[in-house]
Amino acid sequence: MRFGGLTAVNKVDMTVHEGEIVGLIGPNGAGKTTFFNCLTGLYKPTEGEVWLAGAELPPKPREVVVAGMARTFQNIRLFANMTALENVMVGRYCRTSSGPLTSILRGPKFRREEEATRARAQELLTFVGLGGKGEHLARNLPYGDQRRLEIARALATDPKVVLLDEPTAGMNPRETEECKDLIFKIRDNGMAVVVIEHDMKFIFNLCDRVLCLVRGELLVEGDPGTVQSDPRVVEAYIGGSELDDEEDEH
Ligand SMILES: Nc1ncnc2c1ncn2[C@@H]1O[C@H](COP(=O)(O)OP(=O)(O)OP(=O)(O)O)[C@@H](O)[C@H]1O
Repeated sequence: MRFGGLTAVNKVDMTVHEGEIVGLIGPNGAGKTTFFNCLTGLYKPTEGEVWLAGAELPPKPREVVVAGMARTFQNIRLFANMTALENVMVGRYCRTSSGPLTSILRGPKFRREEEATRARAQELLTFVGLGGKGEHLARNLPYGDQRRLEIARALATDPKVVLLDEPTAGMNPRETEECKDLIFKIRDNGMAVVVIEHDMKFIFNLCDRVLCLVRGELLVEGDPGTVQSDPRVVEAYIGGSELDDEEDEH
């Protein structure tokens, strides 16, 4: 992905398998979010392809979601003045069939579908631990809850792959631990998960495989132990001290 003279992501090739949790790490500006934006059709990659379950995805966000790839954002993007439940229902609409006319007429088919959407959204709120907060306005939820709500909205699209951009940013240690358990639950439901994170302890305890990007290039890929101890990662990303601290905690 090039922006004028800047190559933000260069020849990064990643495969994610069903039921796998993959971490994407790298220093600020390494190209992690740009990579997500390429995968999800927010950016049209200058070169390269995105494939999901045997089909090439067009660089169009809605079609990517319908094909089965959903995401959350580094800077939370909820509908602030809608309730938590409504936010999740919005995610579900890519799977409902009511067109504009049915919605305006509000006939029996629309009402049945709307009820099913509401029930599924409530189920997903419970799944992420927000079962009792469906009627709260998104903007009034604590930060950690907003991040979980974004995950519920992504899950409402019935994805095969879920991309999480810094899911624990702004979370306290307890919320971070809960977030890890939630990601394991998502994986246990058969989805593949790709996670961008700066919290090394979190990522190395969570992922089956980790990719480290530096200046837009894939520096190292491997299991957490291999990546964690790779001197190039220590050098390029952590600068030594931070990773040593994390290792001390284990
Ligand atoms: N729309 C854009 N136009 C121009 N340059 C961009 C654009 N989006 C990203 N970049 C540049 O691409 C590079 C990679 O940025 P990106 O946000 O993907 O990094 P990141 O690894 O996600 O960083 P962070 O960890 O800080 O979120 C940066 O140099 C950034 O300034």
